[in-house]
Formats: sequence, structure tokens, C-alpha cells
Amino acid sequence: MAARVLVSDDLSPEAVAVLKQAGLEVDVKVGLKPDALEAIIGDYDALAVRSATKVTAKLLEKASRLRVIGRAGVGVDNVDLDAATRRGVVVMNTPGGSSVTVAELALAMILALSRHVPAATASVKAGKWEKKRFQGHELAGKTLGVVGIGNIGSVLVDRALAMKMRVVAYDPFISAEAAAKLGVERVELDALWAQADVVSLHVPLTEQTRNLVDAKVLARMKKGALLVNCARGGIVDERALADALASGHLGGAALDVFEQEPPPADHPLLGLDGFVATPHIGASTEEAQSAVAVAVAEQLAAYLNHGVVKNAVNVPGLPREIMDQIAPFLPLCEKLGSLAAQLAPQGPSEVTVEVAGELAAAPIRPLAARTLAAFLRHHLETPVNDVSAPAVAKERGIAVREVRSAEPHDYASLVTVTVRGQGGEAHVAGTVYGKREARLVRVDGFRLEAVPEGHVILCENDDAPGVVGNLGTALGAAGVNIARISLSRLDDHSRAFAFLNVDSAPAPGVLEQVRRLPHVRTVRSIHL
Ligand SMILES: NC(=O)C1=CN([C@@H]2O[C@H](COP(=O)(O)OP(=O)(O)OC[C@H]3O[C@@H](n4cnc5c(N)ncnc54)[C@H](O)[C@@H]3O)[C@@H](O)[C@H]2O)C=CC1
Ligand SMILES: O=C(O)C(=O)COP(=O)(O)O
Repeated sequence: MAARVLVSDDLSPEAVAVLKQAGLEVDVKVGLKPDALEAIIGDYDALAVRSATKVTAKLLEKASRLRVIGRAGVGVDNVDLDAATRRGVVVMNTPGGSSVTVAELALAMILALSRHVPAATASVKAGKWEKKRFQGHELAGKTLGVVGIGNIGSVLVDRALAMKMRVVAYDPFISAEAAAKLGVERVELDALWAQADVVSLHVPLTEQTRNLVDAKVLARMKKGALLVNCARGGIVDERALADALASGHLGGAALDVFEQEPPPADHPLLGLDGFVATPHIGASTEEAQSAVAVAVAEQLAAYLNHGVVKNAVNVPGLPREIMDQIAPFLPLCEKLGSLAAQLAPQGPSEVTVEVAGELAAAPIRPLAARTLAAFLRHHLETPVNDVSAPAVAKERGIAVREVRSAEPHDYASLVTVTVRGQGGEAHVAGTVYGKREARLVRVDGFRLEAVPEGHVILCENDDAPGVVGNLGTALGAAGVNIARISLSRLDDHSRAFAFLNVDSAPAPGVLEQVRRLPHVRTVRSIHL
């Protein structure tokens, strides 16, 4: 059955075409009330949104089939990321697609403010001719302070330099060299507020940036300075901004985004001269909307059809060539996680995934996540997948260690899973022959070569003659067909081990019979 995608915001129609082309079923239902969306979300594997749809924890609770949310745009503050991650839902955005468009709006705001374009337009339309009132300032030679020089901030820097402005920037996550390459001087925030004739904000809304521009900061800005926010409502304290504008300390302010959208009619900024506003249209050009819609559709299709994660904000993404490298090992990790769970001691407290040999050059995180998800599924009723597994393990106090070792051991690549718990440890290891043949090569101290699949009987016994014959006879008499058998013993011959792939699960009585056979120490039946 084709996966189903719900488009719940006003995306460019190109998105639908791309999704359908990829063989997906698409419904477009824009502007649904939360209740209506909650009522239908359970039918969909994927959700495509802009900023209008609020993807709350409550909505996600109803989204039993949902695997991925695609945001056609940048900011994902309308999505409850923690809730999505806990439920194993990948959240993707489309960085870069709208950068030029948003930077151009910021530049438009700066020009509009410095030359009073909106107020002068209103004045002319009112039949006035107020040349003196609308005398402005040149931008050339002035200092622009950019807070956040990521995708959008750096495009604005480029445009501002072309306007012959000097640009200073604050971004703690960009090196001084990278900033210098852009042609900006990296400064601390205090210096930025003090030096800038124009400040433009291009940071996400986070705990660190909420109310970043408050009354204190506004007071530190130069008299007559201009402030532009085309990033997110909540980064600027709007009441304090209204005071700074009304007092004449700021020369002008422009907002594309508000704490509450749309702002209430009695919002203190709306009646002020020198205030310019647009209704969150930063990304609203034909070019940007086409780019982000196509990007989100392609990303959703790549995930739903091939498991390829691109531009995810809550899980690490992998390029296709890396995905191709690790893909053959993911089913092995699933089997190792499942086997480790069935052999694990009570109260597991730590799961270690060690990758050795050629595979150690690839990222371990996705392999560890797959192992952990399979491990946790054996212990929990709630669904767990690769996305939610790390968060679920953390919630349950299970530490996860990822270890990389270049040592090839006896195999080109080897994945070893160790579980520690109250009652001791369990170790299992496996490899992949060619691109498809997963092999289990170690169970605790025993070396073997077994196919980790289907119904399995594990039998530990004394290293004595006749055990395997007895086992075969007992199982044969019970109608349990042995498909494959892999034998092993410890180097000191103190114990031996048999891994039997069988065509059906043995009844409990049959296992009990096997357990009573001479020299048999333990026997258990598992399913992989
Ligand atoms: N008005 C609109 O319609 C649109 C608004 N946006 C907003 O613009 C923001 C920026 O978008 P992009 O440039 O594409 O994102 P980006 O992730 O490329 O850049 C954000 C930059 O902010 C920096 N940063 C993060 N925390 C910071 C802090 N506390 N102080 C200083 N710098 C910090 C990061 O290091 C990064 O370089 C988005 O988060 C979104 O909220 C984006 C698109 C459209
Ligand atoms: O991409 C972003 O972060 C935006 O703010 C654009 O929002 P929108 O898609 O126009 O609702």
C-alpha cells in the first residue's frame, strides 16, 4: 500500500506533483482546526507543513502511523520536537531554499526604514507633500550589525557589503575565519549593539534568543539606530521596542514576525511612526516557495521510499553514499539487538555497540540506534524505532555507548553488542558477507557462524559425545525440523554450545525434554 502524505499548509502545488510522482498518496487539507486535524492524522505516514499548522504533543499522540514531518521552510518552532522524537517521528526542514528571499526582505526593511518609504507613501496618498519630514539617511558607510550569520544572515551580509556598508556580526557558532571570509568582523554582542547603525536579527528562537533584544539592549543601541526582525517573534521584547520607538531613542523598527501572529489590534507598535510591519512574508516569494515545496516533497519521498534522512532536525542525517555503506549492516544490528535483549541480564543498565574494521569509518550512530531500537522493543509495549530509541533508553536510565575500533579482528567488519545489567553481561557479535548475508559470529564466549533469523534453539552443554545426536532425535520426535546447526565450544573444552535454526517454535514441553537430556546445561528458544 502506498504511503499517505497529508499537506496541511499552503504549499506550492509543485510539492503534490513531486510526491505523486514518487508513488505516494497525497491529500491537501489546508486550514484545519486542531480538532479536525487530530481526527484524521492517524491515517497518514507523513505530514507536510509550513508555520501555520501547530504540531503539538496532543496531535502527535493521535498520529499512530506518522513517520515523518516535513517543514517547507526553516523554523520548526511550530513542531514539538521532543514529542516527535519520543514517538520516533523524523522532523525535516528545507534550509537554504528561502535564504535569498528572506535576506532580500530584511534589506527591503532596512531601506524602507532609512528612507521612510511606507510613511512617505501614506503621506502622498493622503494628498500631502512632506519632503522635509521624510529626510532620511544613506546606508553607504554605516555599520550593519547582523545577529546570526547562517544561511540568511550571510546572504544579507553579502548584499549589505554591496551597498558599501561596514558589517559586524555576532554568531557564537561560526569561527572568526569563516566570518572573515564573508567579509564581516566578528564581535561580541555588547560591541554589536554599541556600534551598529542598523541591527538585523537572523537567529532561531531558542531559550538563548528569547527576549534577546529587551529594554536593556535597546537602551545600549545608538540613538537613531534601526532594528529589523525577520527571524522569529519572541526574540524582541515588543513592549520594550514600542517604548524605545515612542521615546525617539530608536530611529525605526521593522518586524515581519510577532510574538502573537497576527498581532492584536491594540498592539502598542501598530500606532507608532517609524514602525514598519509585514505579515510574516519573509519566505513568501514564488521562487522560495517553489524551492522549499519541491525540497520538502523530495525529502519526504526519499525517507518514505528509501529511508534516506536529509535535513532532519531531530536525528542525524546521512548522505546516500554513507547510507549505501551502512545499509547492509542495519538488518544485522536489528538481529543483534533482538538477540542481546533475549539473552540480556535483568535490569539492563548499559548497551554498548562496538564497530570494528572497515565499517568503523562510517558513522556509528545509525547502527547503534537500530540495535537499541530492536533491543528496547523486546522490553517495552510502546513502539520504538531508530528515531525514538536514544530518547527512550535515556528515559529508562539505560546508558548507550558507541565504540569505534579500527582493529579488523577476523572479519572485514564486525559489530559487537554488549549489554550490562544487574545479573551480569551478554555479548553478541556479527558480520555481513557480501552485501546481504548476516552472520552471527559470537555469543558470549562462543565463536560460531550462524544465520540470525527465525526460530532458534540455543543449547549450552558439556563438551561430551552424543549430545547433538540426542538433540536431533528429541526434536525430530517432537516434529521440530532443524534447518541449520552451528556448534561451538570454549577453548578449554569446559562448555559447548549449539545454535539451531528450526522451522517452528518448539512447544514448552519439548524444551523441557531437551533440558533433561544428558549433558545439557541450559536450553532456550528465541525468535529473531
Ligand atoms: N520571516 C520568515 O518568513 C522566515 C524566518 N526565518 C527565521 O530565520 C532564522 C534563521 O534562518 P537561517 O539563516 O536559515 O538559519 P541558520 O541555521 O542557517 O542560521 C542561524 C544562525 O544563528 C546562529 N545562532 C544560533 N543561536 C544563536 C545565538 N544565541 N546567538 C547568535 N547566533 C546564534 C547559528 O549559529 C546560525 O549560524 C530561522 O531560525 C527562522 O526562525 C527563516 C525563514 C523565513
Ligand atoms: O521558514 C520559516 O522559518 C518561516 O518563517 C517561513 O514561514 P512560512 O512558511 O511562510 O509560514
